[in-house]
Amino acid sequence: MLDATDLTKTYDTADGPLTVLDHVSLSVSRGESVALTGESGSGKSTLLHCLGCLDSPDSGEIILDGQALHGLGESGRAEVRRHQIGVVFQSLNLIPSLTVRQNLSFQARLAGRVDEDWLAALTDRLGLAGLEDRYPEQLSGGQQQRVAIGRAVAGRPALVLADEPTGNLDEDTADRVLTLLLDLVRETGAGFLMVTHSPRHAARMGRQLHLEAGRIT
Ligand SMILES: Nc1ncnc2c1ncn2[C@@H]1O[C@H](COP(=O)(O)OP(=O)(O)OP(=O)(O)O)[C@@H](O)[C@H]1O
Repeated sequence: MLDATDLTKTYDTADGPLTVLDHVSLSVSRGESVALTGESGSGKSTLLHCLGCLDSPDSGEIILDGQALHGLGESGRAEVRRHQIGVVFQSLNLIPSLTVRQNLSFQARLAGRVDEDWLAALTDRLGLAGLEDRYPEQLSGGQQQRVAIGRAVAGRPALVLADEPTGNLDEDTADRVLTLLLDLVRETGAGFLMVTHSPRHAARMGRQLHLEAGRIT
């Protein structure tokens, strides 16, 4: 479903060029959960951003559900992000002027897949029933995290990308949130790639990839 081949990415820095991705290849199937680990600065976020159409690799191919993403311009990438990809990042990027209900339905509308039953079930499963009309600033960090997860799967995307989605939570809450996230992506049949620093969380995924010196090991 997601096939990335030979991705390279080099940043220009004050100390000269820094190669962060050095011919990285990986695949994620529908319904599969994959952990991406690696030391701080090893390029995990860069890779996730390239796969999520938030950035472009310098070279290499990315095919998502048969569509080539690597040659797309900004508007083509935005289109793929809206319809095909759900993201949960540590900075949750909830829309502050929209309520919980509106944050979820907005994403489903963007994806062109509004399913009121699914959104209601999602709200319930996320433990957000009763909080639908609150704004993000009126929620706890854990509640906001669950809204962000709901938003990532609200439009039933083909691919869900998460960058340390439980990084800000205490261990018990993080475990519960990860269980929820794994259940929801499994139910939607999305492929799931998650950056994590936690070996325990990585072990709960179907497969683990490790990024080191710009390469997958
Ligand atoms: N826009 C940029 N310009 C220059 N260098 C960058 C840029 N973005 C990232 N880098 C550098 O590229 C390397 C990889 O960064 P990246 O954020 O992908 O790592 P990471 O594995 O996600 O790290 P962490 O676990 O700390 O979040 C780092 O050395 C970082 O400083």
